[in-house]
Amino acid sequence: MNPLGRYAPLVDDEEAFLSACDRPLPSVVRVNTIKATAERARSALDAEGVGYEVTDWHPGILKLDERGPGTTWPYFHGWLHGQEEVSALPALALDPEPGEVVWDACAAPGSKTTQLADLMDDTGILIGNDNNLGRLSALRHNAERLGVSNLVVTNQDARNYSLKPFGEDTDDPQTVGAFDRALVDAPCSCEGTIRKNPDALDRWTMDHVHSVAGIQKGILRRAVQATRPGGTVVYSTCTFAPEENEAVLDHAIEEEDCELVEWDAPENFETVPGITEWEGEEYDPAVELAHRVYPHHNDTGGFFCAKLEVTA
Ligand SMILES: C[S@@+](CC[C@H](N)C(=O)[O-])C[C@H]1O[C@@H](n2cnc3c(N)ncnc32)[C@H](O)[C@@H]1O
Repeated sequence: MNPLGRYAPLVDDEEAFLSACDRPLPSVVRVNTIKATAERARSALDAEGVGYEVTDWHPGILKLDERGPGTTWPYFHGWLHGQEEVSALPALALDPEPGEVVWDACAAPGSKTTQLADLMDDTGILIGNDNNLGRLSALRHNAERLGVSNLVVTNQDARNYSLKPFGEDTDDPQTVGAFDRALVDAPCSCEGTIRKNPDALDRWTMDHVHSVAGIQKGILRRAVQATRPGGTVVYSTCTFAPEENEAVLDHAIEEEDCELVEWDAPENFETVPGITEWEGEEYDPAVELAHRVYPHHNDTGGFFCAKLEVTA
């Protein structure tokens, strides 16, 4: 079943929304400033004769004229990383500082992890975790190509993430060094990836939405618990389903010591606020601070991103 029709009441222009979902996604790269400046990477693309357009919201995010950057030498040397434009938002929202301890709970294949390393100037400690060992090898490969050296890779279920591998005697984050920031780029029903994977919705069911929402709640809960008071947690998905977005945030702010905080989306990048009502359910008004991204607004995939502060 194709679920996109469910979201007609949420979007400003249903026809534009559905037609954008039907178009292939532009090929986009992020400049990896661990290895090159945006200017140097652009000159290298110029020298290779690869056409591109700099996005009007970020000088290091480029839309290529051709599909797939993998055959260019600036890519081979780790100056560029192929990353969907909208997928750059969560790391910008998390905004890690150099020297901090940052947990990426669902990290593979590492687009956002490597972007976090870049924002941290490749300093501090970045823990990239994923429960899928196969996908972790892609993360390691990307980190190596991009020259990331502040990364520790772990393979655990993020819902019960244990700090014992770090030599701690206890898993209580209040008695061990807690994370300064955590990113939960959660597994989801992937509705917003339809432009990249036309089969993404072939096996969509409401049962799957509900079951993945349970996993999302468990991972977000652990991220809040394992982050120090005053620290930041970002929650993101690539789906439109409110059951996996606002409902998960509503549950977290009700059950855990955290609150949603304002985060301004980049200038020239259009988002709309989270919704407070869906199919008879009402959510805490604070979920309006979250950002929904629809494909027809910025010619991207669909996305959801929210920033929380840990309060105790
Ligand atoms: C949206 S993808 C992450 C994409 C990644 N952040 C990136 O930017 O490249 C979600 C990831 O969550 C992982 N995952 C699913 N359930 C998990 C769990 N319980 N604990 C940890 N990781 C999980 C999946 O293996 C998948 O790699």
